[in-house]
Amino acid sequence: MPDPKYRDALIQIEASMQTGGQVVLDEDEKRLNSRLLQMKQKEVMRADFPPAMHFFKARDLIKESPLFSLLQKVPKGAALHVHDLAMVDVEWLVKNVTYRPYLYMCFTNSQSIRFIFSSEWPKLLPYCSPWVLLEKLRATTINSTELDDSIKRNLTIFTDLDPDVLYPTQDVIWGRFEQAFLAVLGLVSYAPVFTDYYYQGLREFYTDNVMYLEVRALLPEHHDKTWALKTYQEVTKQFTADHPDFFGARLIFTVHRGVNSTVMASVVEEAMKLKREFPDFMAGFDLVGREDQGRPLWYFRNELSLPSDRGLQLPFYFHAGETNLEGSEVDQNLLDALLFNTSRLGHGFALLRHPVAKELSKKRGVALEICPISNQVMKLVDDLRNHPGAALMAEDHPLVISSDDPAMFGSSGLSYDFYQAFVGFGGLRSNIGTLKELAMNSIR
Ligand SMILES: O=c1[nH]cnc2c1ncn2[C@@H]1O[C@H](CO)[C@@H](O)[C@H]1O
Repeated sequence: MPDPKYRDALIQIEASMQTGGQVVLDEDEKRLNSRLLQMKQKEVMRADFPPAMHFFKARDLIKESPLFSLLQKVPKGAALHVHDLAMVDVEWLVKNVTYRPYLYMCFTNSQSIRFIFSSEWPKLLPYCSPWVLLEKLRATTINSTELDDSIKRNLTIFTDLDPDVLYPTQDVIWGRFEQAFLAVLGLVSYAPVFTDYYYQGLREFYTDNVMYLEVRALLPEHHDKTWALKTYQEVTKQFTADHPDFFGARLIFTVHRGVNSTVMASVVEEAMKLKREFPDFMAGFDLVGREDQGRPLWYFRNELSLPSDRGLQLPFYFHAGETNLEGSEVDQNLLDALLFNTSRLGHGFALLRHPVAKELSKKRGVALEICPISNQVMKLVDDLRNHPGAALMAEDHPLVISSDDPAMFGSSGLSYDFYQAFVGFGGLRSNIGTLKELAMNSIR
């Protein structure tokens, strides 16, 4: 028989290596911990265990879970991976935006909708029906709840239908996802809405006990980008003044990775200029959109080298490894992001298959922004107990949990993702130390 003492020692060493293993707990935390672990034990035993199910089917189960209520109250540190157009519950958008005057709507060829605020009849879009003034449509619609519901369905990919039937492949779900973003864009890019929208976004995270945010923002063209950044900054200041215990927010300026190198060069120029104008408020730069369909980082190596060629500061926060196409060009993004000195890695879902990138990111303390619900909904993993985060957490790889696009996935703030990480890939052993370390990682 192996020596039980030796076995105990090994178990202890392993536990101390796992995320949270080295966190010191005070007496209150220890008491809370035993309650937390009892609750988790119960959750794990249930037949309809949420991390094993698609989030769309699991959401209401999670919502009713006592462990989830507790996680909502726990301070979760910072949300470091959140996209501008998916911060706010669509319910709010429908109630607070679509009833405003001067809002026009049209129906696209690809079964989506578009919006625009305009004082006069807007120009026709080639792929859309003629514009209708929403106020007028409402006046002639008998069932306004139905109209609101159908608008809502177009602003999110969350659904009550079977998600695997509605979205059978990654292509289908990414298609619907991008359509929903375009629908939201028309609602929020109108200046008066934009300020209210962003304030509400901060409120949703603040209410969920998140103290700081980094928002990846496209800064659409309707006004110039300096205006957009300034407005973001002012609203953040206002929110922090209204909620003094809120720490604040910064922006990561992003561009869609579908652009060509000429556009990329000018966007990087713009990013450098904005970084000079907003040295504190602007955190850095990133590329967004589906990695598998966009060009890899290496394709843009010349453009992305502009800042360092000129000796200018433009920190990168690259999405990388949000793919399961192992060995593809795009699969190289993880290593390339690190070679470009990325400050963090967005998703890093593919990291386990890249031992060198894994070693490098660990050594340099480059944290992964893990977004469990997003990875499940966008079909990178079915059962969240199998998320690569499980192995990375066990190895004490630097990581933070984030929610990516809560409004698109029907979640909100950070708590749903914390729940999935805590009971899903955290396994039975993850404890209050794990939560504490995750929160601390996010504010380091
Ligand atoms: O998980 C993601 N990976 C890559 N891009 C994303 C993800 N979520 C949202 N966006 C991108 O962000 C833009 C809005 O800011 C959307 O157009 C979408 O393409």
